[in-house]
Amino acid sequence: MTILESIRGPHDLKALNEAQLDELARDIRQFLIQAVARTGGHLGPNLGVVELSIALHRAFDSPVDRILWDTGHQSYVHKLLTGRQDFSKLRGKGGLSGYPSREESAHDVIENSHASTVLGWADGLAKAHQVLERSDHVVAVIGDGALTGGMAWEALNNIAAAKDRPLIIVVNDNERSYGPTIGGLADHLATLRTTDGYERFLSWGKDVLQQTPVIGQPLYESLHGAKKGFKDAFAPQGMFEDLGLKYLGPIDGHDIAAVESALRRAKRFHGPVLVHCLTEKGRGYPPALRDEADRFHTVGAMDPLTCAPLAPAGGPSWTSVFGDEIARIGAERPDVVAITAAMLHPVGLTKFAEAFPDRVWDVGIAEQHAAVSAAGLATGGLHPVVAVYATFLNRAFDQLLMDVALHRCGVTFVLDRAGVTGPDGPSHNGMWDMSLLQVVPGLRIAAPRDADQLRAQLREAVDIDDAPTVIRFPKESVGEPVPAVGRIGSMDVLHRAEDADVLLVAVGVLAPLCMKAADLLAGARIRCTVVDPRWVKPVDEALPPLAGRHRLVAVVEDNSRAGGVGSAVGQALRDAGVDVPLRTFGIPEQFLEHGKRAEVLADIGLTPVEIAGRIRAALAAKEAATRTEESGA
Ligand SMILES: Cc1ncc(C[n+]2csc(CCOP(=O)(O)OP(=O)(O)O)c2C)c(N)n1
Ligand SMILES: CC(=O)[C@@H](O)[C@H](O)COP(=O)(O)O
Ligand SMILES: [Mg+2]
Repeated sequence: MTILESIRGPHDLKALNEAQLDELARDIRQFLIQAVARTGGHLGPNLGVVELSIALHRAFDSPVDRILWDTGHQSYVHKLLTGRQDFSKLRGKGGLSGYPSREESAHDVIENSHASTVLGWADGLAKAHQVLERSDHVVAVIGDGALTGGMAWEALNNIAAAKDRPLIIVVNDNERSYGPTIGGLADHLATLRTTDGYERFLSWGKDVLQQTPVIGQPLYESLHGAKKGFKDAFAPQGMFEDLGLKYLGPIDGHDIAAVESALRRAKRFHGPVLVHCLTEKGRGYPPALRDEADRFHTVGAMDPLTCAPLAPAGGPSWTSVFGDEIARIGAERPDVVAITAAMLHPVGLTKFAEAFPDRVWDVGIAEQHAAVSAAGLATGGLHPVVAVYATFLNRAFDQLLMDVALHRCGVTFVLDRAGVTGPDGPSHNGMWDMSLLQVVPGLRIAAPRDADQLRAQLREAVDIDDAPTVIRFPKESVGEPVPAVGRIGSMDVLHRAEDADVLLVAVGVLAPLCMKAADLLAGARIRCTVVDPRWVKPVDEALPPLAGRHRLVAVVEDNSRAGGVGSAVGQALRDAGVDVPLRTFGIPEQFLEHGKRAEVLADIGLTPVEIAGRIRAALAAKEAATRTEESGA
């Protein structure tokens, strides 16, 4: 049995000696590389927090002490140390979540994988402990990337003001989000890192001198005083100390004893204290350390030796189609610029950035700033393209509404990972954009059904300079082209039928699924017209009269049913006085458990069989109601 296998919970860590702890760290690294290579997941970030996680669980008593993780993608080691070592179905249906999960363990608190929230949670918890006179510790672990998010600073402003409220902030500083962390904060952390010598010297001095009888302690104290004086005299007074936080660091985040010692010092401090730990993303795995793009931030299932993907690539991704087209547009349109929120490569801006380095900005994990600065860029005469994952746009809704749309700024938001993503769990599905954005005056939303449509709609979007435009597409390979057989209004007709019974409105990537449903219905002698609206907001004026020529309208979307395109179509039918039964198919109003995209879509009934079955049932119910009405007449 390895030492890792002997760990049933954090209590088992307390008795381990230094050599055993080092062996445990080796076990964990080996485990992570093998396990995450099998399933895919956040390998780089977790390799960077092995010693940090061990030290945290030795210095504190979770779950009585609350250890909180920002974003939570780096909580695998925490899981291993808190009784969860079956990673065989990590991020898979029925397996461990890739993020903290209250259902899995009392040691887990924050399930939300959106960055920069941990300090807010910690502020709230610390206040609760103070009001309830609880002395349990609150420890918030935040990455240098997550520290670039505005919410982190809102919380810090509150935390720093409460000098008497204990709260321990651990900055996991590996100098990277995906790529190197940008901005003045990153520069400041780098400055603090240069004081690294003090801590090494100090921790050496402390260990050696405190073991020296008689003269050791006083000498240590004077050294400590000297270090403080030297630091004050020569090193920049850290911004954190300027804010009023006690600053401990920088600490070697891979030295368990040093981190533990700093945490134990922090515990004794009756106020907010920040422990600055220096770590290395991907530590201990050379292929990750060699990866300059993102240090294996997220990997798919792969051979741990060769890093070759285990699953064959399924063809070009939506992201790559966008990336190629925006680079072409950039060559034609010098006014087109781009913004990323710390995800340049994941959102497909690599080529654009290589070609036009002065026309792309990484704003950090700061989607709100991305939206507002885009309003500024548009007002300055450019056309910004803001590329984010759909779910992360949620936090920039007000900026989109009140800065971009209110001022009629021509900004294009490109939402990758729209719809059900799957393995990344409930907070990563891009399932709310087409609901939230319905209420934004003037804003237009496009949902392309294939690569050709993505390219076309992207070009249409960047040509609109007096309103925000949104283009959204999923996380998967782009499927086969879905040809149109005609056009009605601005909607593409994908399938026609004489005297059709059903108008099937296929939104974006679900068009092929709708075509299959139409085939199934044809087998039951139910004829369908299938249309792709292309631009789903505003609803095409030709849709209500077209609907009026059918016995039933069905809208199918990879978005929440609540307030989605289906709701907007219903509103348009009512506004036009068209009285035809409407059935909407989408994601139910719930948080979806992690699992493969196809599994989740099947679980929520977004399959051709389910859709066809429910349309048939709706038609039958309508006929029955009509017969009853007629017989009663
Ligand atoms: C609001 C938001 N935007 C973007 C992301 C995508 N994302 C996940 S982890 C990450 C980088 C986090 O960097 P850091 O906080 O330094 O943690 P590390 O991975 O370095 O441990 C990003 C941008 C997110 N989770 N939340
Ligand atoms: C934690 C986080 O938000 C990102 O790392 C996200 O998990 C990446 O998702 P993809 O793997 O779909 O790019
Ligand atoms: Mg980082």
